[in-house]
Amino acid sequence: MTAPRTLFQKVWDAHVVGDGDPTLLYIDLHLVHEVTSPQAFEGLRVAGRSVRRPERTVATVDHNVPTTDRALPIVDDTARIQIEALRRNAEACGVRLHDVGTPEQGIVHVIGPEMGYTQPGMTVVCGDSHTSTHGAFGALAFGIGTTQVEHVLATQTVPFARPSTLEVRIDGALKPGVTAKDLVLAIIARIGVDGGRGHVIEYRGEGVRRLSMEERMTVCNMSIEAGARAGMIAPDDTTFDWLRGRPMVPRGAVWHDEVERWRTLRTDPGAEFDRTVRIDASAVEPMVTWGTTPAMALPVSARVPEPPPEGPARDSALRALDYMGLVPGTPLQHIEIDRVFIGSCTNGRLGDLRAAAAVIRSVGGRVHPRVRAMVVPGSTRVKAEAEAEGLDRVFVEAGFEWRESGCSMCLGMNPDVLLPGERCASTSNRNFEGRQGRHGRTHLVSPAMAAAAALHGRFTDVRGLPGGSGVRAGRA
Ligand SMILES: CC(C)[C@H](C(=O)O)[C@@H](O)C(=O)O
Ligand code: SF4
Repeated sequence: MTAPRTLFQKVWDAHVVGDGDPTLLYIDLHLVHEVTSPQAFEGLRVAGRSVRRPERTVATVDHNVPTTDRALPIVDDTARIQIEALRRNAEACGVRLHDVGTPEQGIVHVIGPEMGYTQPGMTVVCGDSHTSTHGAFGALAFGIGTTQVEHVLATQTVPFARPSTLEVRIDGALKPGVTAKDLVLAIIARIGVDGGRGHVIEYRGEGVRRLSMEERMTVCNMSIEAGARAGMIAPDDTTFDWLRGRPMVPRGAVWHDEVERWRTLRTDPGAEFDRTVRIDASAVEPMVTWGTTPAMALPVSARVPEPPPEGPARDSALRALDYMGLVPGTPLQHIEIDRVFIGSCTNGRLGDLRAAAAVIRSVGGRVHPRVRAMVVPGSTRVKAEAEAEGLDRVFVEAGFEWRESGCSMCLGMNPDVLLPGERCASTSNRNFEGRQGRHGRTHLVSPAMAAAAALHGRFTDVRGLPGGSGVRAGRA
């Protein structure tokens, strides 16, 4: 009998090419975007090499594409140069590019799954930290640097130091009005931004089985914000139902064979993790970050915390409070906001937009007069699907801007940025200083919480809103 293995171990074992240190892993899917690929393609060209498996390589433009007026030339030089370089490189190397103007364009971590490129048991890499998103399908998916991007382009393999394993066991179910975003913020608040360092997290337990695919992607997406190399969830019927019929997924008899194989991708009873953390999902509340890391997060019912009495944690809390312009003891629900951003690879999927629209429908009214709010679908397909069910109308009639898909204000590498001092309720995943624009202040929240904040002009507990407790954000 073979020894019991974790999900991670099974995917790892199936992809080891050589037994050196670090291990050389075969890569099934290489996703590429405009920011981290130009030097990699250039290196390839200089070395006179070609892309080893162009059919396993997929490119999109997302980080610095404008989200309005896409017919106009791109004004920013860096953005334009990077996008044009990717077009040339994809063309020259025979790599599929989902460009602006096509129905498949979108944020790399949104289109991978929705096109069915991402499948259980695969190794997936991208020159992007939030590649962890794809682990929601039981893939081993991790971000790599530009040098490694070149290595993968040339060889379809990557050297990878073997990580440790961390089991995050989620018991119980989320309460109404509490979402996967709140869950993952609560996990990061608990284990810290270094809590997963050197580890691949496997999310397990009843609380995970009940999550939709979109919710699972939100959780895996933010694994990296806990310092982990990747996050994984074993595939199950929820996964297979979501994947069935997507463009790149096999059909007919092959589909059935694949599903049988994918069902074996689960941690065997008795397999051991290096560490385990347990979370009670039923105790999680809607969360708001008050500081400048995703771990500086509290339930919306809480107050801005007092800094600890001493030590480095005191220094970082004081600095965060100063940057965020917040006074300890202030109820989070008294904090007034200027901007709202609903989108990103964390929360820019159809279920997220549905959850935000559900809040607007049930509360009624319009965006608060002080607030400028925008909704940026995670992909062009999400945009089309949302429009087909009238969500764009809900947003626009309530005074939200309805944009084209891209990373947008998640990172301020395109025209969508905060002005200095502006305070934003954002459904994205990072809140460090300047992330959304110089001196901008970011509070990470769920889509439902962002919509409620837009209407009220300040953070509001969605559980107290009319119909708010029925919001199950991220459900698609
Ligand atoms: C630009 C890219 C390298 C970066 C990442 O790796 O995550 C971006 O996607 C981000 O979210 O900060
Ligand atoms: S949406 Fe944000 S986090 Fe996701 S890939 Fe784009 S910039 Fe990175």
